[in-house]
Amino acid sequence: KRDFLSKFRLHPSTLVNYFTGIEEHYKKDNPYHNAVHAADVTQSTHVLLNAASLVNVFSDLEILASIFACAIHDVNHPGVTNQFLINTENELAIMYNDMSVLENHHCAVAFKLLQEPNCNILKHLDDSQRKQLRKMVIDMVLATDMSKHMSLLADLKTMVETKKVAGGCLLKLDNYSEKMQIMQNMVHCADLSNPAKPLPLSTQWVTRVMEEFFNQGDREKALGLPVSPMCCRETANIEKSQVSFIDFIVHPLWEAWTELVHPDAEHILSTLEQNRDHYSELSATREAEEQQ
Ligand SMILES: COc1ccc(-c2ccn(CCC(=O)N3C[C@@H](C)O[C@H](C)C3)n2)cc1OC1CCCC1
Ligand SMILES: [Mg+2]
Ligand SMILES: [Zn+2]
Repeated sequence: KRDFLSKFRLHPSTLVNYFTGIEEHYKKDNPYHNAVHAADVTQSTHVLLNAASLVNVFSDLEILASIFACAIHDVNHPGVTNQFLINTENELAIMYNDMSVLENHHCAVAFKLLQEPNCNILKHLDDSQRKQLRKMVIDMVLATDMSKHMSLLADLKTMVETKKVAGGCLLKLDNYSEKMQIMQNMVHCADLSNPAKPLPLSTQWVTRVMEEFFNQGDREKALGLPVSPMCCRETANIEKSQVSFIDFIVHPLWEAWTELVHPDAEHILSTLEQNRDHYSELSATREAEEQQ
C-alpha cells in the first residue's frame, strides 16, 4: 500500500526470507510475546500512521523505520521480564549490563539477521539511509522498555502543550528529536494498545499476558525468588490489574496521543474507556462474590 518495494527497491524474495527468519525467531510457545503480538503492534502502528493529522509529517524512510521497528520490536523474547533476567543473572543481563536488556537483545537479533544470506532487505538503500534507519529503529525499540514510559509521556505532553500554542499544526516538526519523540510514542502506544482494542480482542490478550506472567511466577517460586507483582496465579486479581494498568499507564498515554492527533483517535480512547469500565464492573462483581 505504501509502494515501499519500489521506493526502497526491496526484493520480494529477500523480504520473505528476512521476515520468515524474524517470525521464526519469535518463540511460538510464548503465550503473549510471540509473532502474533509483533504482527498486532505492526498493524496497529500502520493504522496510527494513517491519522489525517500525521499525513506529510513523516518521510518514507521514517515510516519504513517505524513499521520495521514494530515487526522486530520483541524478536526472540524469552517470555520473562527484564527484572527476571537481572534477578537470575541471565547471560542477556550480563551482556547488556542490566540496561533495557530485552530491548537491546531484540535490536541485536534483528540486525544480525540482516547479515544472513539473501536476507539483507536494506541492500539497495544508500549508506546514509541505512545508517539513519538503523538509528531510528534502535531509538524506537529501546523506547518500548516500560522503564522509559514516564519520560516518554512527559515529553509527549509537553509537545501537545506547545502544539496547542503553535496553532495546532504538527507540520512544523523540524528536528530529529521531536520527530523521534512522536515515533517512539506511536510505537509505544501500539505496544500498549491491547486494552484499547474491541473487547473480544482485548480479553484474549489479557489471558495471554497473564499466562506468561504466571509462568514467570511459577519459575520464580521454583527458584526460591520473590514472586513478581501480578505473577502469582493464586493471588493475582486479573480485572483489578487491568483497571489500574489502564488508569495509571494506558489511559494517560492514549489521552496524550489522542490530543496530539486530534480528532483522529477519539474512537480508540472511547473504546479504552468502555473496556476499563467493563473490567471495573467485572472486578466489583468478583469482589462481591468473594464476600459471600
Ligand atoms: C493485556 O495486558 C497487558 C498488555 C501489555 C502490557 C504491557 C506493559 C508494558 N508493556 C510494554 C512492554 C514491557 O515493558 N513489558 C514488561 C512487563 C510490564 O510486562 C509486559 C507484558 C511487557 N506491555 C501489560 C498488560 O497488562 C498488565 C500486565 C498484567 C496485568 C496488567
Ligand atoms: Mg518488548
Ligand atoms: Zn511488545
